[in-house]
Amino acid sequence: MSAHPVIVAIDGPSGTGKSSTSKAVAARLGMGYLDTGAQYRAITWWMLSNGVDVNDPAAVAAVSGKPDIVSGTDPLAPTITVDGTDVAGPIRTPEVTGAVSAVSAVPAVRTRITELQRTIAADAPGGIVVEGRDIGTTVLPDADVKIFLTAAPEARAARRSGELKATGPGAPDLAATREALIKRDAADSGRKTSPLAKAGDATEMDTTELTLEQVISCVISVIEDAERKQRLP
Ligand SMILES: Nc1ncnc2c1ncn2[C@@H]1O[C@H](COP(=O)(O)OP(=O)(O)O)[C@@H](O)[C@H]1O
Ligand SMILES: Nc1ccn([C@H]2C[C@H](O)[C@@H](COP(=O)(O)OP(=O)(O)O)O2)c(=O)n1
Repeated sequence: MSAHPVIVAIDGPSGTGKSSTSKAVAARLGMGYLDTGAQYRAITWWMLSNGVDVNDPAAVAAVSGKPDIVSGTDPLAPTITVDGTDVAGPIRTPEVTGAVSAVSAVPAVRTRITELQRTIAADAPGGIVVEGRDIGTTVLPDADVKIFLTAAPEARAARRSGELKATGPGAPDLAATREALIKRDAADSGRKTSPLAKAGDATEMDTTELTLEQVISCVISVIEDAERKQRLP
């Protein structure tokens, strides 16, 4: 038994395997799971649905407190609602993906969502795996374990493209997916407030040549090592 519920922060750019790895690790270790990208997507969906100009930071900031965003943290069935509406599907549209970097760069949005994330992490009785862009650096700087996933842009684009193809005809091609992904990473890494960054004390894993199963095992080993160290007097 560890001294307190373990908190794991997993950060990295798009398509590095954060969601798949975090969900599997949390399920196997009996922990909660929080997809913070889904929360930024949810607030972005609400802005678009309510006709807010997402390229006007003052307009976004003025209404950032309005939507009620609720995340369910069961790794086997994660949920996300806005004002009681299930938005798990709508938050994955290209419109939301294209607007989410602008909305999530607004400091008032980040303050609000960060608060929500800290509350959820503090209330997780069996510990939690939280994945995003700034979890190890800003949201949970005292996390017990910090992982930073990376992968070559080609691998990341191919993974994302494979997912989009599964959505049916009309999905963007590999080149377009690669370009959109690189543009979003640049925006997320370049913003002033809490950019995508590796925490100084995070373990970096390049997943380019690894299978998902290898990444999951690697992360579980890092967590078990940390738990062992916590138990030592
Ligand atoms: N190591 C890996 N090797 C091959 N495919 C992977 C690997 N990790 C994740 N994937 C696949 O890549 C896609 C994107 O992964 P995801 O976990 O959503 O990444 P992220 O959350 O970092 O954007 C998914 O279809 C997932 O199954
Ligand atoms: N902790 C976080 C998580 C996501 N974001 C923003 C930046 C990302 O481009 C979007 C969407 O994140 P998400 O994890 O869903 O992105 P993927 O498409 O899975 O790569 O949200 C953030 O600013 N901070």
